[in-house]
Amino acid sequence: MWRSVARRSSQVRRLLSTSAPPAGPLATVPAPCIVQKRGNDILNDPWYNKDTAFPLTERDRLGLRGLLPPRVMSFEQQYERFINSYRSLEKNTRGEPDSIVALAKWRILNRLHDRNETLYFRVLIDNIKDLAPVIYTPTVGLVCENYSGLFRRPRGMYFTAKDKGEMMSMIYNWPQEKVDMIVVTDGSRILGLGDLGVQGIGIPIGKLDLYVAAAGINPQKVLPVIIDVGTNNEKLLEDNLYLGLRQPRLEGEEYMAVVDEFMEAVHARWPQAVVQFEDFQMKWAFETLERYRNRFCMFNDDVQGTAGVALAGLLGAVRAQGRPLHDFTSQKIVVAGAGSAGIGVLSMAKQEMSRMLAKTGEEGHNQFWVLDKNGLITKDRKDLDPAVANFARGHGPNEIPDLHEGASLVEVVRKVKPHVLLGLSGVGGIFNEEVLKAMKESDSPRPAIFAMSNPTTKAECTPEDVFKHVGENAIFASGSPFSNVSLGNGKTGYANQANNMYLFPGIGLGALLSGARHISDDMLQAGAECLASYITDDEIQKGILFPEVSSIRHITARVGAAVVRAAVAEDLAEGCRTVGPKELGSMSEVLYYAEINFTFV
Ligand SMILES: NC(=O)C1=CN([C@@H]2O[C@H](COP(=O)(O)OP(=O)(O)OC[C@H]3O[C@@H](n4cnc5c(N)ncnc54)[C@H](O)[C@@H]3O)[C@@H](O)[C@H]2O)C=CC1
Ligand SMILES: CC(=O)C(=O)O
Ligand SMILES: [Mg+2]
Repeated sequence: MWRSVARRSSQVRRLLSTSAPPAGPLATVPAPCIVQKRGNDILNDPWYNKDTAFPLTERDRLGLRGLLPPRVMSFEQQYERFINSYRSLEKNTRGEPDSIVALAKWRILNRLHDRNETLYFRVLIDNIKDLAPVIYTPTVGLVCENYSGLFRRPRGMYFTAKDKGEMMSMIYNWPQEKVDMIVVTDGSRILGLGDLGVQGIGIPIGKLDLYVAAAGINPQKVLPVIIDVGTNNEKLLEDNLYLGLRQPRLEGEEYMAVVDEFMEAVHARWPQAVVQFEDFQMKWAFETLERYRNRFCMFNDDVQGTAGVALAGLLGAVRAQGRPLHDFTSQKIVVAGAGSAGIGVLSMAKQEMSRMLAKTGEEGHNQFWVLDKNGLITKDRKDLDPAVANFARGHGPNEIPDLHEGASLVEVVRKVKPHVLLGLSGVGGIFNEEVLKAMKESDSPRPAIFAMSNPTTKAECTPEDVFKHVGENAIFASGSPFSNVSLGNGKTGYANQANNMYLFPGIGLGALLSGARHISDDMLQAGAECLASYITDDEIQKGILFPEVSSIRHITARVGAAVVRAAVAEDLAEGCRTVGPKELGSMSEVLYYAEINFTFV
């Protein structure tokens, strides 16, 4: 079909295949595309630029003759050259402080991203285990903290409080006709690093890199967005180099009006696009989710993606004890952190327990103890957010053990003896020796400790501490990557990574492929259950709860397929491009894979 389009269009239109070469098990069919650019405009466009890999015929057709060194390199040679530079950098920076090495690695990758996206994504896909910590957590946190100083060229779109009334026209400034995936933040809670204002844009960029690498979304069809409504970070407000609005954050209706206008503008131009909300402070995370989830195809990754990943881990912890899944309903779970992520996890876990209990007609109990910065949350707490109030503990004879308002973490762990201790507090090290030693007395033969806060410095504990203080039978997972721990005698203590990156690319992909009108709880649950069932019993016995990051493309395709099936089952799927809802319903998983490859990459 592209041939007829090309024939009909003017002579300046040229055809140029810019697709990445096949990518392992999810090999791609190169999709030719039409570019109107010529000469330097192509070399300066990372979407189309192939640098020295342009063959002579393309150099002639695209007006590139004389603009490049004469030697034509193959894509493989370019790849090798880059990997060699990257390995040299690793060698040359050995012994330097971690942050210097991390930023140096990020810089070299970022320069490639800005120059040649085809090569960048090939490198990222092939080396995802090594590079995810550079483009994503933990390094992305460091990048956001230093964004104004590191800034060289823009990426994505910047909507601000000053753009009120202009967004509907601004959205048309984005040069691509079609956008499939948007990740948006307001920079108010970047990982566990707090309010970083406009500098938070690093998060949507990193998340969308994973969408391309894991879900095969076309890099030309992703859009990172920051909504800059100011910042309450004094240090940034006083920084002359700070690149965002130097004003306190908008609040209340003024804030909502900006986000509303952004969502309307996106929907007007790209009604099918999926919008992922990321790293909004709790009050806005919940408010925007409630406000938009039935109007737009959107989800909040911190609330919903994290919940699904944690649920998969919690179910894995039940299997590790050699118990049937139904025993999840009697697991005691202590959560440190009553924010958007913690409450998201608790809500999904509670929903799952209710579903299980409904099948057997049993009655459930409150299996959760949740703490915030003021300790255990009980019904005595004043001015509780309604979402949190659902999990407040009561007093009296039915409360075993009876704990007081504001009880400390160690007190709670000692008395409750939980099966699982889960951290989403954003405070590094709070699962200290005392707390971990108390977890040794857990009622579970395999006590599970999930230190899910990011980046690494904010992890509630390290795997070394867990295996030392809780014991070798403990199970550990963290939000940012840690290395496995050698336990001696050839035994390994597994450092699982419990990060929403195992789910969000599949949720977005499934929503996109199904053409779902919105993203329902059943679609999210299907994704979580798919992730939970990915791990074999043998792996679970070893303490492996989550797959290797290197298999993220495969996991994402499976999760995406599960999400599509759930959307079809709920009659939410409207189909995608040439595939109608009926066909989606009868497609096998294998065909879903083919669709992913052909349509998007
Ligand atoms: N691993 C993953 O996939 C994900 C990890 N996270 C991480 O979770 C953390 C929290 O994120 P949000 O819930 O969105 O933040 P938030 O700011 O909404 O909530 C933080 C909560 O922790 C509580 N807290 C603070 N100090 C505490 C202490 N000493 N003990 C117990 N609780 C304490 C606060 O009172 C608040 O309730 C961040 O570090 C973030 O990076 C968030 C989403 C996904
Ligand atoms: C992983 C993630 O989304 C977070 O830490 O906020
Ligand atoms: Mg997040």
